[in-house]
Amino acid sequence: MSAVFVRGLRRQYGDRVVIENLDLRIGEGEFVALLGESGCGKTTLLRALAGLDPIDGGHIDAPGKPAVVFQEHRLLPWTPLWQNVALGMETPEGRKAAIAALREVGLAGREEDWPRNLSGGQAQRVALARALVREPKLLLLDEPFAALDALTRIKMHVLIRELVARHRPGVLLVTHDVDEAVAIADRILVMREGRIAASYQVEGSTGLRDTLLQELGVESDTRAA
Ligand SMILES: Nc1ncnc2c1ncn2[C@@H]1O[C@H](COP(=O)(O)OP(=O)(O)OP(=O)(O)O)[C@@H](O)[C@H]1O
Repeated sequence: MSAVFVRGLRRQYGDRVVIENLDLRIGEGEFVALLGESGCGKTTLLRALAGLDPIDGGHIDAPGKPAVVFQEHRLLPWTPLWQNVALGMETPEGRKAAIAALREVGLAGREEDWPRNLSGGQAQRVALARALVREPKLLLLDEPFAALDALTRIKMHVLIRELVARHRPGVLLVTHDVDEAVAIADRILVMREGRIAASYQVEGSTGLRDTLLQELGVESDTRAA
């Protein structure tokens, strides 16, 4: 079954066409990363898939309501952690599910704590718990780790892989980080001029990092060692 199936998607701002005739399918439990130069339409695509913006043509079939995690955690500061996670389902069952989700992201026993007491990485863990507690079929991640330090980012990569393996949503991760994409995705898409220009399976690919950097217009001498 598909977590999302997109056909002929079109999205424009006024006269400016940002996405045109875009096709995309993400399978259940499949982790897909989306790379592309700044301004190519990645966030526009993610917002359309999330149902946050209208579309101007084509079809998006996604079972259930997608969950989104953004670069900023977007937690409510005046609300304890469990309520941030359970938002909109603040019943005894909702509280139980929120506490279990907080445990899953490594924040057991912190349910009554406040967002202000969290590090950036912990706040993103809560944002992940809030997304997953709804058991979405499609999880949309808009650079959720970009503002974290390198070590925390690696820990979050391990965590998100575990969570996706357990809950099996289809995932679309928008990122600028080629190494992040190679480290955590099953498949990497490159977006250009409003379409998916290339698709690479990560497993078994050699030299993929170089290929992707080339796709993104980065000369090889700017590569990190
Ligand atoms: N609300 C808007 N109104 C008009 N134009 C917009 C709007 N949002 C985005 N755009 C334009 O659409 C294009 C795609 O923007 P988008 O944010 O999707 O790119 P992106 O690939 O996510 O970029 P980045 O990697 O820098 O975040 C850009 O040229 C941008 O200026």
